[in-house]
Amino acid sequence: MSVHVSQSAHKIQLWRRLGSVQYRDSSLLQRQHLSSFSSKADRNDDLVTLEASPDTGVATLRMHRSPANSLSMEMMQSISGAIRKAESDRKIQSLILTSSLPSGIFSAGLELTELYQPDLARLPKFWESFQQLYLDLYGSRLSTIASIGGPAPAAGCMLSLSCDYRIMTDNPKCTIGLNESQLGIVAPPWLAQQYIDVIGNRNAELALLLGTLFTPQQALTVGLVDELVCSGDSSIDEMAQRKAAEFIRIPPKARVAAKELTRGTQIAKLSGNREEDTEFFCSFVTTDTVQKTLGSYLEMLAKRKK
Ligand SMILES: CCCCCCCCCC/C=C/CC(=O)SCCNC(=O)CCNC(=O)[C@H](O)C(C)(C)COP(=O)(O)OP(=O)(O)OC[C@H]1O[C@@H](n2cnc3c(N)ncnc32)[C@H](O)[C@@H]1OP(=O)(O)O
Repeated sequence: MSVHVSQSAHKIQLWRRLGSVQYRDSSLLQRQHLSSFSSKADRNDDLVTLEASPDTGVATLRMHRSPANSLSMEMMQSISGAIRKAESDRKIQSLILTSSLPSGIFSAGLELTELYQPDLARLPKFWESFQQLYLDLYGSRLSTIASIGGPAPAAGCMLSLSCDYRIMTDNPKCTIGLNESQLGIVAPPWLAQQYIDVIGNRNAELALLLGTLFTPQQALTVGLVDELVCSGDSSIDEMAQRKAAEFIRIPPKARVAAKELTRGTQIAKLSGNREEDTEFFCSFVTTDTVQKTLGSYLEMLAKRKK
């Protein structure tokens, strides 16, 4: 245990050195004019909707944090809360995770304004909410199906990786993957491990290095999604319902035990390492180097839109 801790301390030092100077306050960084990236806290009450159907045993969790379902702290807490609510209803055995945004975007990943020039008091709580969301979704007793009707980069991909089954719209404009390296950051180890588990070591290695965003066809080929639905076909919801019914036919105890077999170790690993993981994240993301790269990435997103 002590060896493990000292190795991690070494890793933190390494990240700090890579970032050259540790970020202390926003004046250390050149403030850039990014007016569309200014929001931080949002209201908890209208970010997701949970629709439970005791007759079918299926609940549908719809995300609708405009414009892109990016994951602010409140958004992650809302999703976690909805998962727990569905789990507390013993009649519910399956959960479909989907977006109800008109754009179809599944989730744009972590809310970038939480990472760029962050509120230092909020940052650890933000990361803990991300860890908690992973633990709640990946470790859920429910069978979980991601119905992905639009782009799912980075933590948006994590949401789908944490489900048991992934159905995606076959539209080449909708891409999915862990693109963190393109932002000058890396996925945390528990997220990288999910990727490795789902698409295999070599595919994950290349994709993590390059920050690959896969088209739906490519995602199907590497096993990142399980099924595709023709673009514009409204049957993605029906397919998700059908899949949910298929999972429900398996006796719940056996289904939950089978899930525990493949996920238990990773869940226990993060559960026992949350503080250290948070400390590492906070010291990494606040380095000057990472902050500058994030600032440029945000500018690129804003310019691309114009
Ligand atoms: C031991 C521990 C070690 C820890 C070490 C780890 C350290 C760091 C880990 C950090 C992990 C990060 C994971 C992440 O999730 S980072 C976020 C990555 N997300 C992205 O790169 C996605 C960026 N967005 C897009 O590519 C596109 O927006 C889209 C999702 C493909 C949609 O494209 P589309 O053309 O339809 O729409 P727009 O681009 O016009 O976007 C619509 C509006 O949404 C805003 N937006 C988009 N993404 C985000 C985001 N992630 N955060 C905040 N806002 C976002 C965009 O600006 C538009 O806003 P506007 O309409 O107001 O202009």
